[in-house]
Amino acid sequence: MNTPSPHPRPQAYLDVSGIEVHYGQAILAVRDVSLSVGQGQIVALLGANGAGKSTTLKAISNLLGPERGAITRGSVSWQGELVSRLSPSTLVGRGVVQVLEGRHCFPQLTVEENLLSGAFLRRPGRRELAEDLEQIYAWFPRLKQKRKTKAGLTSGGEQQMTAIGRALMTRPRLMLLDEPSMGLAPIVVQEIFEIIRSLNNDKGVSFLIAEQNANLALRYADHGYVLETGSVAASGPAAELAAREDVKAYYLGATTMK
Ligand SMILES: Nc1ncnc2c1ncn2[C@@H]1O[C@H](COP(=O)(O)OP(=O)(O)OP(=O)(O)O)[C@@H](O)[C@H]1O
Repeated sequence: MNTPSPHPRPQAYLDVSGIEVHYGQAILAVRDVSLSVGQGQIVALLGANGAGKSTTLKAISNLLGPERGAITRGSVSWQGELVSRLSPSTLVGRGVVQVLEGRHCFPQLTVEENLLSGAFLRRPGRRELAEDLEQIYAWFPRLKQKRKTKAGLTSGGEQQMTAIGRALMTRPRLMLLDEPSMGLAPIVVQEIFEIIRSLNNDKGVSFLIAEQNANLALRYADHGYVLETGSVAASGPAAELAAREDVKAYYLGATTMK
């Protein structure tokens, strides 16, 4: 009979170890990135344009293939299992989902149809589906008002919420968000980050958030990593990173690097 260990090891969550990523044969986009996300953590992945944030997220969720990208060194493990060979949909089934940059929605489908598409892989029963939808609307009351509107006709903020809501319909344990603030008004961005915080507090969803807006991301994150030309240039608890003079000089306050 298996008796539970009196001292179970803390569960490994996401662990990225020394990954290198190439696009095609020649373009080295990520040189050496190691990072981890603990259970229940919000982690910020910071860096300027082209630093390798999106590539790192796609490497984790196995979305590099269509862009002829591949991990050429290092490894990604999720809950102790090497996952680099799993399909993106299998990984979603294991609880890891990515919201791509640019708030991808199906513009011709209504907000509700977009949300429902997120449940496709799980094939839930009708009742479960209705409950999940109501839960999404509880977090995003704005989406309830727009449930019958074509997503393409809603505001940028509503489209970002729809994209996040659709990903939530997969019932993730870890969400990878790529630049959720991009192109949105500050008030809307704050609304979205407040919802992220609630999802983290109430549902225990962990987040890895790629953001150029370091100031904002570090306000909500537990831990942060700063990427520079494909490598980790700095990392640490969010409050410490936000206080570091070198990080401040480049990423906080000024929007452009020297
Ligand atoms: N599909 C692709 N094919 C070839 N090179 C790419 C591709 N996607 C990104 N790159 C290159 O890889 C490097 C890292 O880009 P990446 O998009 O990961 O950076 P980022 O930090 O997310 O920047 P941004 O905030 O602009 O999206 C850049 O030099 C970029 O030009």
